[in-house]
Amino acid sequence: MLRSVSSKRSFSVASRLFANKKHEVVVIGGGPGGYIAAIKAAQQGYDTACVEKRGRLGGTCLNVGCIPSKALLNNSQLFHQMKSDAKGRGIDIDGTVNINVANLQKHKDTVVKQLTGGIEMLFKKHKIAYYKGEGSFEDTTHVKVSPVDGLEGSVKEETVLETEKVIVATGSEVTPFPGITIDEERIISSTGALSLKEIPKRFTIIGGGIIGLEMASVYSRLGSEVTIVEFQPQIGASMDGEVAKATQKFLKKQGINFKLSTKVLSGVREGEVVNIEVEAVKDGKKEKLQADALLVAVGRRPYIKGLNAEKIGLEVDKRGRLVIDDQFNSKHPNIKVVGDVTFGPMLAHKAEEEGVAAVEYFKTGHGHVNYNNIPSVMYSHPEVAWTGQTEEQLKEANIKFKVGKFPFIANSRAKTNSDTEGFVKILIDEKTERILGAHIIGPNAGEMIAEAGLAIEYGASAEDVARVCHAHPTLSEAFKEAAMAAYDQPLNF
Ligand SMILES: Cc1cc2nc3c(=O)[nH]c(=O)nc-3n(C[C@H](O)[C@H](O)[C@H](O)COP(=O)(O)OP(=O)(O)OC[C@H]3O[C@@H](n4cnc5c(N)ncnc54)[C@H](O)[C@@H]3O)c2cc1C
Ligand SMILES: NC(=O)c1ccc[n+]([C@@H]2O[C@H](COP(=O)([O-])OP(=O)(O)OC[C@H]3O[C@@H](n4cnc5c(N)ncnc54)[C@H](O)[C@@H]3O)[C@@H](O)[C@H]2O)c1
Repeated sequence: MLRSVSSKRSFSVASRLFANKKHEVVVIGGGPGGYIAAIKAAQQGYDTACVEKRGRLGGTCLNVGCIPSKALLNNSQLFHQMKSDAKGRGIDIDGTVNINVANLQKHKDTVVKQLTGGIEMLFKKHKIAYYKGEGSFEDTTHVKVSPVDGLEGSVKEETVLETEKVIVATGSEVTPFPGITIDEERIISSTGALSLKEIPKRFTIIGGGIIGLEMASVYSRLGSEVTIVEFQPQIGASMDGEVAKATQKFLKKQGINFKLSTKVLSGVREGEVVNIEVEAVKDGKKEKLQADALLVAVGRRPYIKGLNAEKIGLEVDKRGRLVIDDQFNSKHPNIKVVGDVTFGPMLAHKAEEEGVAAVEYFKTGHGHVNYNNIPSVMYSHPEVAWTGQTEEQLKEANIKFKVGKFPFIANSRAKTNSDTEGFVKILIDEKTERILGAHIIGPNAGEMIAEAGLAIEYGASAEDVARVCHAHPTLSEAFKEAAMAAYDQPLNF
């Protein structure tokens, strides 16, 4: 195994480049794709380095994505429940329940700090060299790390890493909205929405995708009057159609307003307000809206700024994604690409799976990610979770299927918790009765979807699932009952 050549300068004859250090694997980007790849590579015995320019590991997910958003979602739900749902449960609160925005943010920041710090400890444990700086390609076997101005702990000078293998995991960034300037104060991206110092009275969101819906949940619970403007006739991005409709219905019940099939024409900050003009897609009818904050949440795009990908001829498709084959190879077989910066859903667990598989391909020539079984979870209350195929996808593919549904209103645990919104919907192959997709709206749906994932991965039929003894009273009994409903009949409905 190669070991790092410490600070001694070595000379690479092949490329005629000076290298300050040598590693077997260099990972560019320390998000879920990159940091997991680095840990896996080290576990496989590779001398591994990771280059990250943010100053903290964990990428978008831990710093400005999954983790901070879930902290806000959880605590805003707790607040909402205490404020509006305690009395009926026999809990009298003396005095008022108030939100303390500064402390809400402090809690979120503490969680983020602990988790990102945890990755640094894992790097130390696995003897992964961590370079704080911007990574760019000098050639296919040399990655230059450049200092980042103002970044604590940044490399002091340009450092060239010679390496056999590279994993690119540079992630994604917010897709801008043409003509709308994000100032992260009044006109914000998801990053600004995670750090607002006060609760906007009127909060407008462009985009009814996952970010839009999660942030709508947070702020409507904290007291904002929320309006979502969505271009499509349906919210929820890739959700099953029936589930998307039901999701909109429960969010509407919670007070969130929707303007579907509506185009945003402009959004301009004027002092402390944002003036927005929208237009109905169908009849071109224009309308003016005013908000105290406007969130732009129309998707994310791959990020390769500063990587110097063009220098080594890395291919980029029309949507800005780095092009790879089914083993994560770029056109250079020693350079693999994982996560948001390439194809597939932009999800942390997808990036992680790819990070592991990419290292395994390097080490053994084999790796595995099942793109037909990547779960998605929206952390509203109730949660919405799904994996496998939607009804629409099965119809499009001409696959005959049966549907089993079970509502949480008929589940005893959901009843005891007074938390009965939603249902489990399972799609099975008409002939083999194998589970093809599962779609859940319900409390803790994000945990329950793991059962569907396991079933799909191992080719279980609905009956296989239904014959597994599920504990009582648990929410998971609803999953078993939906499986029964798919091939026969449920017992409790
Ligand atoms: C608000 C929000 C909420 C989200 N919630 C969830 C969720 O609940 N569940 C979920 O699965 N996904 C969620 N996501 C998506 C998730 O964050 C991403 O899918 C995930 O972070 C992608 O991981 P990645 O490693 O590919 O990229 P990233 O996490 O973006 O990491 C890439 C890293 O590379 C660094 N980098 C880029 N270029 C260079 C360079 N040249 N040199 C050095 N470093 C570089 C960047 O600084 C960054 O830290 C959310 C996203 C957002 C914005
Ligand atoms: N819980 C989670 O897993 C989670 C949470 C947050 C973000 N993410 C990921 O982050 C990524 C970005 O999230 P997102 O919500 O920004 O993207 P998205 O792709 O989920 O949704 C964007 C929405 O904006 C709409 N839209 C696009 N252009 C528009 C326009 N001009 N006017 C009005 N609406 C428009 C789209 O139709 C779509 O519904 C997603 O890939 C998502 O998977 C995941």
